[in-house]
Amino acid sequence: MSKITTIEEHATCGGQVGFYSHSSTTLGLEARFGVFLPARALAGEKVPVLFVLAGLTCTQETFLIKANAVRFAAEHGLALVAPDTSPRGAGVPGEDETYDLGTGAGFYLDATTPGWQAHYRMGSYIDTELPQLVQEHFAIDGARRGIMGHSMGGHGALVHALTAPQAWKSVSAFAPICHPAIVPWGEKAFAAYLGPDRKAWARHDATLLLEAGHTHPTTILIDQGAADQFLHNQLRPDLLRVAAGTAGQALQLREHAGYDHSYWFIQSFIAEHIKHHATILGAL
Ligand SMILES: N[C@@H](CCC(=O)N[C@@H](CS)C(=O)NCC(=O)O)C(=O)O
Repeated sequence: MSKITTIEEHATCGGQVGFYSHSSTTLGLEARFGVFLPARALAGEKVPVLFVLAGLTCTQETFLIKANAVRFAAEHGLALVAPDTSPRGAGVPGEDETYDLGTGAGFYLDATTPGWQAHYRMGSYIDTELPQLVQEHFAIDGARRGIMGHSMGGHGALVHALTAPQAWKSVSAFAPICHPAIVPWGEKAFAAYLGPDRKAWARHDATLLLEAGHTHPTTILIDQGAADQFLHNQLRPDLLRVAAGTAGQALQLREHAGYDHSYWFIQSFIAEHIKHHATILGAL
């Protein structure tokens, strides 16, 4: 069994939240993650699990602390797993210079370019290593696994669910980067991590995946604030909506007047996301 180290654990909402570190073989570095376990899991019953991916500048703590998801996951008997948003301390030149590349900005993909490819492998980490690790150590039923995320994490959730719908049984997002290949955040990250050939970017872009015929068998739930400062230049859910329509992908895309990009927005609609996943994953 791979070893994990407990950083802290706290009783909460009848269950327990914990933060852990481990030596990641995929990332080649020490990595941290958070887990919420509902009461049933603490009693040994295997529960469905929702992976929650945070956005730029965040850590494994952000979503669990700020989204108010734990309370609703407890009610539904759902475990939450929160990875970090990038490897830490990879030593790649420039990785700590800007908030939208490198540390805190792993984009949940495997880099292929010299420099980045050795450690920036959050794609395989999310898909393979972390699910196996949490199943080994906690009462988690890996066959009932969903994924959601915010902003860069919303991009990650959509891409992982569309490329491996058999592994990720449910999917939702808050203010996701829907078409990274054509917006500044995505162009910068993809050029660095994947190189200049845009053909290699397509499998990391939810809108392009839908255009190429990838779909998810369930309804994709997306909430978007209409007052989000990144809506028009970075997120572009309008383009995802068109691609979903063409692909025949069921999509519930809700726009909310007055809400911005922050966790205050996420808190306002998180209950419905947790319920969405709990229903599909067969939780309480
Ligand atoms: N710092 C960036 C924005 C970064 C940002 O908004 N990050 C979002 C995710 S994309 C977030 O959740 N930040 C952490 C927080 O709100 O706690 C800027 O000034 O443009």
